[in-house]
Amino acid sequence: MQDVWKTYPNGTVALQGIEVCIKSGEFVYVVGPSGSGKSTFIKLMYREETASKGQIMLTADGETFAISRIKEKQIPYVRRKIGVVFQDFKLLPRLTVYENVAFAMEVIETPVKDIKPRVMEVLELVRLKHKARSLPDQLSGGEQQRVAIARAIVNNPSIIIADEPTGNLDPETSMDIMQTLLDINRRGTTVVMATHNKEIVNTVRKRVIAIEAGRIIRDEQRGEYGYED
Ligand SMILES: Nc1ncnc2c1ncn2[C@@H]1O[C@H](COP(=O)(O)OP(=O)(O)OP(=O)(O)O)[C@@H](O)[C@H]1O
Repeated sequence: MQDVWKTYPNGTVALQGIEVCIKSGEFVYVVGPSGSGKSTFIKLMYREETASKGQIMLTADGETFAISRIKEKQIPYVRRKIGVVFQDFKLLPRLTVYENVAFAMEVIETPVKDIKPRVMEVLELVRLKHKARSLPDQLSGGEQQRVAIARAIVNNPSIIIADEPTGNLDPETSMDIMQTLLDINRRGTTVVMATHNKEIVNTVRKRVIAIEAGRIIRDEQRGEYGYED
């Protein structure tokens, strides 16, 4: 991101001159007080929101995209390079675990024969092969989040963006989700995770980018959470 600003239509200035470079294969936490701009930062990365000013570049699979400039019709193509995980999982309630993950491959028109082996592979990676036929409401919160992670990685994205992925989970389950994200990162996927989870940030030391009032106030390799909440 180069000099990235975001002003929402109601005039709220959520980001002010963000300059940051995240390298391929990194694991990065984005921390900061409520309302400081973390979600906005994340949303700009996957073009849920558009920057008001500045440049956001994403390089994935040898192609570089100007995220802030691409046309609407190119957005689905770029989003394939990006897996997104949310605090509230966002699973489709009437579809099974298998179907939730397969759906992400169907929408990008993956050949039918390739779907089943890949879905089973990612369900194995998140340790949920045995729950393939379950519906989301038959799973624990941690299991639901692991399905969401499976769905986010099934199309082999270059980057996983997670907005408070442990926000609805107890401490032990949160650590388990963190381990799953670390596994994915070890396999080469870049991970950017906005979080309020002090315990995780201070235990599993990684790069920490701290945002306050829309500006990066700290960017440390092996950083600390740095807040009391
Ligand atoms: N759609 C929107 N329209 C107007 N203002 C918004 C919108 N979304 C966020 N904001 C404002 O932008 C600022 C940054 O919000 P953002 O959601 O990025 O913060 P955050 O750091 O993710 O907060 P939290 O930790 O509470 O999730 C806040 O002042 C917020 O009220």
